[in-house]
Amino acid sequence: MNENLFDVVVIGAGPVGENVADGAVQGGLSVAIVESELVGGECSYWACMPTKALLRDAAALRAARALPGANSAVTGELDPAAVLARRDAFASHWHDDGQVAWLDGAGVALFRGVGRISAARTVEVTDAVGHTTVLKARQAVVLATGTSARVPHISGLSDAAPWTSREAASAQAVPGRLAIIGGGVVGAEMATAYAALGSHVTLIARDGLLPAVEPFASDLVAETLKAHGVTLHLAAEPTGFRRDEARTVQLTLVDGTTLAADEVLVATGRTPNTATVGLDHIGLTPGDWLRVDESLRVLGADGTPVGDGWLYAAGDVNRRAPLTHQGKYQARALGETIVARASGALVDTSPWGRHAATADEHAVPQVIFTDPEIATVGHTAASAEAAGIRVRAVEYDLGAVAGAALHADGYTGRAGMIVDEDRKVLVGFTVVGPDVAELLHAATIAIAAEVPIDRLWHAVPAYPTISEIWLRLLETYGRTA
Ligand SMILES: Cc1cc2nc3c(=O)[nH]c(=O)nc-3n(C[C@H](O)[C@H](O)[C@H](O)COP(=O)(O)OP(=O)(O)OC[C@H]3O[C@@H](n4cnc5c(N)ncnc54)[C@H](O)[C@@H]3O)c2cc1C
Ligand SMILES: NC(=O)c1ccc[n+]([C@@H]2O[C@H](COP(=O)([O-])OP(=O)(O)OC[C@H]3O[C@@H](n4cnc5c(N)ncnc54)[C@H](O)[C@@H]3O)[C@@H](O)[C@H]2O)c1
Repeated sequence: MNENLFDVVVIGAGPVGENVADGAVQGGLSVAIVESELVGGECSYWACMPTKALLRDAAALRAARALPGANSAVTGELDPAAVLARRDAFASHWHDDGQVAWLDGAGVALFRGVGRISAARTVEVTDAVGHTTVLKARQAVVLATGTSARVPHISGLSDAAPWTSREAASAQAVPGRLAIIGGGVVGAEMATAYAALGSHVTLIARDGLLPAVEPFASDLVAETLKAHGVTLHLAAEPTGFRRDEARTVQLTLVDGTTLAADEVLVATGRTPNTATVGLDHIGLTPGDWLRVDESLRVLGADGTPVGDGWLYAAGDVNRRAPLTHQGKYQARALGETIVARASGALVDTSPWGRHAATADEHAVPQVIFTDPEIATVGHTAASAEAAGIRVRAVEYDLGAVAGAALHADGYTGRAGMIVDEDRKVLVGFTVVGPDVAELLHAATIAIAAEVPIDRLWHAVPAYPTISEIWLRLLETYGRTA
């Protein structure tokens, strides 16, 4: 057995682990990172990048077809083979040389294998041929092991060889009939992508389509999916699966409906990659999500940091805000926290402090790349009410904004803002419509900076842009003073 001593050992080289490691190295610490699959993690090879590549060509085609002059120049149909080939390139053909080179350049030592905590500040790495290396950490161990698809226990499902998001993101052929279980973000985006690529898609969702977003946004996406030929079963659950001799999957739903598909995508949420990371050695339960304090230290069963606070968790595995950009935000704060603690400097975890990931609680932006796109940050009316905030919600027809009408004929969309009535600041914003993704950051800034609504009147949107929606929403809300 080899033994290696570093200041910091990070388990998991996804976007979050990479950024924690980089931050710690930049602060002068020595860092080892452990990765069992591809450096770059889920996002680079099986999630954000390949799925957005699968969606992009159809979005560009729709944009061209919404303008008469451009439409007349579009003479053919979408080319699925070309879409899949471009997707392959965006997944770096599932090779991580580029990201390994980046780690090298950053001065992070890479250990390939499965990492497991074996004692305080100690990580054992078992490589593909069973060799074990022991890594010791002077300052901190960071778990950034992400999540995997959660496959529910339903009769026949695992024998039916279902797709998870990994197979959907990396498929080399478009199935004729695709059944999708789950109406969350993965289900909605993959229904959009595969319907455009030519599959007959059926989506089965227990709690409706995109239940976490404003109903005006999910309703519009549901209507559009139906217009694209997607069959929606929106209060339904499958009870059984059987892949027959012809390799067709026969599904039965709870109401007795039966349907057939060539592939089944299970998109029913995620489970944390903590089953084999050695949680049992530190008094935690393998397979659980990791609870953390405001500086991302892992909390034990008694609610206090594990040991003397040497163990941290960042990114999807702590479930705070399972999105790449938000995990990287945690990673930046955590890298600086570990560096500060190592030198005895002050750690500022007060709200919006340098070492706190406060935005996780107030201003998490997300773009859902459906047709049309949904962009959302902060609260919905329902989540604000559940959080006990006294709010007023206003909405406006996005198609009535001059910039949107110019952008595409028949532009259809809607936007809404949620105002905290006690503080008179924005706490939520949702917009749905073609090409709305880039509108989102203005709302994120307004929420994170707690800009008073009265001051927003002085942030004048340029004419004629879709951003004029801000003015229309303010006019609908009215002056506060
Ligand atoms: C289909 C899909 C689409 C998505 N699209 C978007 C999007 O458009 N935008 C967005 O912001 N987010 C998106 N997400 C979410 C995004 O992928 C995650 O938030 C992000 O990947 C989390 O990063 P992470 O570093 O925490 O974990 P991961 O990316 O999961 O990385 C964890 C790494 O740890 C490694 N690992 C795990 N256990 C061990 C171990 N014991 N030893 C060694 N290594 C280990 C894994 O192999 C992996 O490389 C999407 C998710 C899915 C499923
Ligand atoms: N564009 C993006 O930002 C993006 C894209 C894809 C994924 N992601 C992230 O990936 C994560 C995972 O997404 P997801 O869609 O897998 O999970 P999710 O939890 O968002 O949605 C899962 C859905 O499946 C439904 N469901 C669960 N069990 C079911 C069953 N037995 N039958 C029918 N329906 C069932 C649930 O009601 C839920 O709505 C999320 O955190 C998401 O934010 C983000």
